[in-house]
Amino acid sequence: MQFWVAWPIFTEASCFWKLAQSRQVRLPSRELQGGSTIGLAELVRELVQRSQGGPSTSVQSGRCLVLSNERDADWAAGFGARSGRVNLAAGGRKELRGDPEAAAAPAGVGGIMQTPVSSAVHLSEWQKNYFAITSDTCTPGQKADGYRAQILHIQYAWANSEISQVCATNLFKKYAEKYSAIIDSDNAETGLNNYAENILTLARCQQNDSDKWQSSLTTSNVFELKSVQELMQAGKKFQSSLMAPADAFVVVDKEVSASVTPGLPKLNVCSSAVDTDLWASSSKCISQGPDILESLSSLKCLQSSVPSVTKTTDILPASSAFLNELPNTGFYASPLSGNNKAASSSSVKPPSHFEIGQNLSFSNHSSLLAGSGNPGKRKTFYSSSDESNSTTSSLASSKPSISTEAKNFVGSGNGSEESNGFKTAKEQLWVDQQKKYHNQPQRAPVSSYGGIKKSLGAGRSRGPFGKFVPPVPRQDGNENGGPQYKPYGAGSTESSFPVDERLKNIEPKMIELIMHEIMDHGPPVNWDDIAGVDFAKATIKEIVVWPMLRPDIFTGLRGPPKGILLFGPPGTGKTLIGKCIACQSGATFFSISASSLTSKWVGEGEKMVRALFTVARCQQPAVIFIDEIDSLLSQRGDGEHESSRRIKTEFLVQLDGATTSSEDRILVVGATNRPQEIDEAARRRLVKRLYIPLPEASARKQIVTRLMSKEHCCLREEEVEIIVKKSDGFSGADMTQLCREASLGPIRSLQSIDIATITPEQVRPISFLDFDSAFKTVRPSVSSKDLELYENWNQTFGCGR
Ligand SMILES: Nc1ncnc2c1ncn2[C@@H]1O[C@H](COP(=O)(O)OP(=O)(O)OP(=O)(O)O)[C@@H](O)[C@H]1O
Repeated sequence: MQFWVAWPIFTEASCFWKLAQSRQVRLPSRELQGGSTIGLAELVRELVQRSQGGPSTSVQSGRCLVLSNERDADWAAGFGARSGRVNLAAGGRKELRGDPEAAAAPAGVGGIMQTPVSSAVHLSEWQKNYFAITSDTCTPGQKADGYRAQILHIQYAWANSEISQVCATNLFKKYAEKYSAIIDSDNAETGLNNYAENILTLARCQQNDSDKWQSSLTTSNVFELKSVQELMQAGKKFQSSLMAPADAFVVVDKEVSASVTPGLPKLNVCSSAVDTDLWASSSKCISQGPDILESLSSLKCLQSSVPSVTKTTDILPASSAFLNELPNTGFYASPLSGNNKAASSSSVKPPSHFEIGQNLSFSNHSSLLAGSGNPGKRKTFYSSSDESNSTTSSLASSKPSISTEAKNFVGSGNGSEESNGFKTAKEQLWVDQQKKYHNQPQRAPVSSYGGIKKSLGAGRSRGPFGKFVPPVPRQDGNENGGPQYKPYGAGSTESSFPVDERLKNIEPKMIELIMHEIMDHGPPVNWDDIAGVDFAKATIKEIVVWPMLRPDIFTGLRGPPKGILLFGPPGTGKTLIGKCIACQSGATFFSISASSLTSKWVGEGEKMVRALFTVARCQQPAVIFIDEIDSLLSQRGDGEHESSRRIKTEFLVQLDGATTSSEDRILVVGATNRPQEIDEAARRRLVKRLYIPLPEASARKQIVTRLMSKEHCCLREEEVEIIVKKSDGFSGADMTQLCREASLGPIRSLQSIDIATITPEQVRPISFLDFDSAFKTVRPSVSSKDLELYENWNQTFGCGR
């Protein structure tokens, strides 16, 4: 009899952390980051090997850990794992999967036990893994996502000779049949119509595979489709039925509230319905309320003929009737919302008294129109945006019952400072784009060792009541005295900016996250900040930086690669180099750790990848730095989890898209300490693979000299030489740590009583003795065995000399 334990995905890492701690097993932090099954297996191995009296046997299977003793299973269950018994005698994993309890407990995304797929897997097994419709209760959005993911799976498997062409064709056929109900359906609730844009995006990506290939569907002619016309007609009718006299008015300032007509139903505002992307997001609401898609699309038809004041005011009361059934998910202000840029979660409160996030009704209409795919139509709308602005003014003045404050807010755009300062991510993106294209700002080269490294979700945070901090400083001054930018909303022209069409299908929360957490706003890095690695620096300048700066000269064969790989021991400056490339080429720097994609965004990782590349395309030139890229692009194996595989596939598709689209100026810089784990297909795409070795003596000297030049220090030249000699085998990060440690020497020599009273000038300078004692505690972090591995890999796949 054996026992299994299973962790829900999101607690996996923390459970293991606790397990490790309770057993006093020290695990490399790297492995704890990994949420993938591979990471899990390694952890288990570590636990088994290092713990005393710990699990005596373990078999890793999907997300189940099979233990051979009940005590361990109970013990693990104490940490939140689900546990049970399983008889492995009669067929191992099969038996485990057959166990109903086991199958239910370790459910991954979609509630299905994830099983690994080997490369030699049989077709039926393949289908079982990839072609089961996971749930009848899937929303159209989930089905659409599944549809896309599965197309990618087939392509990927085919491209990697996992399956034959015949097999791939059969699968495509089979899959199309299976999903025909939702693919062909005109029903807005069950069909994929709302996701046409996503499919088109995919189609555009695939277009890169053959320049001649062209989809007959475009964002423009999709409106000419009969089914779409019918939808819009139906929506028109629906809209006319909504044209009831206003029976409520809305308070547009957060602070101000006003009464509404008694009897107004409780109003919940669905974020998606009023967000910028009508076609992509409205289905979230559709599943729960009347056909908003129709009603909203009808607004598009009406926009040119009906004065917008009528539309906006009329929509509210009518909408409230059906919106009350929608989930209260908050509300995002539209980027097209005029001068008063604000977004807030708004929930509706009692019938007689409710608030809506600033500028609610006046923005959503505009945003819907912006979502249409027809550029001509959109142009008409943009040109009328001033009218739309004046509409809001006239609305304010034509409603005697609206409060003065509210009128001011609506009409003049002089809302409270907080309101003015607020920008949604899309707005911010637009501002950034404007800055980039009109001003072409270059980051001033500022010397800095070790800018702040950001990782997804781990960047700055603000509590639930924290004040919103815009991703870039505002022009009207910032606390840090950072760069000065134009304040958003100051110019009248900005009120009608077009949101980049490519962002239409990206979830706002993802854009927000990318802007806040992944887009790097840290201090710039100069080439001189990176000690040593001269060959890598020269190569990068030649093949990446110059071409990015002068795309007109570096054309054709001279064009820059779209992906490079920096590999080598930890702490040798790979991240610094990535950042430096971005700074020196005037590119936007996106920095993400691959492990956060696989662990933090389980189930959404591939969307995140797509969103990241889309935002990067809007922010060109851009450098996407992916740390620990091995965990994203690791070789496929039995332990690979389905979600990791999907993320990897999406990444490769995106990378291919970037590669074949000559206009795109996006560089993917992957960094890894485990180059040997990178998948062949991925390795091929990262054409320049540069070894970033441990710093040589001259580089180590440079690091010490540079760091010490900023401190009160009395090192003589020959002492520096000794330090350099003694630090053979140290990485750049080790050297930095050594200097830090030495800099504490003078403080340690103080009596604790002095600390309170002593002035900075009285602290003695850092001396050689401090370094001497620092050497006792700081040791090289890279083993010679590891170095050998890097050297070998460099010989085989590296692009160095
Ligand atoms: N060549 C170098 N020159 C100057 N400083 C360096 C160099 N290499 C490393 N450092 C120092 O070490 C810190 C860590 O470097 P960085 O994060 O770039 O290393 P990395 O190779 O990306 O590490 P990892 O593989 O662990 O992500 C830097 O912030 C810097 O202080």
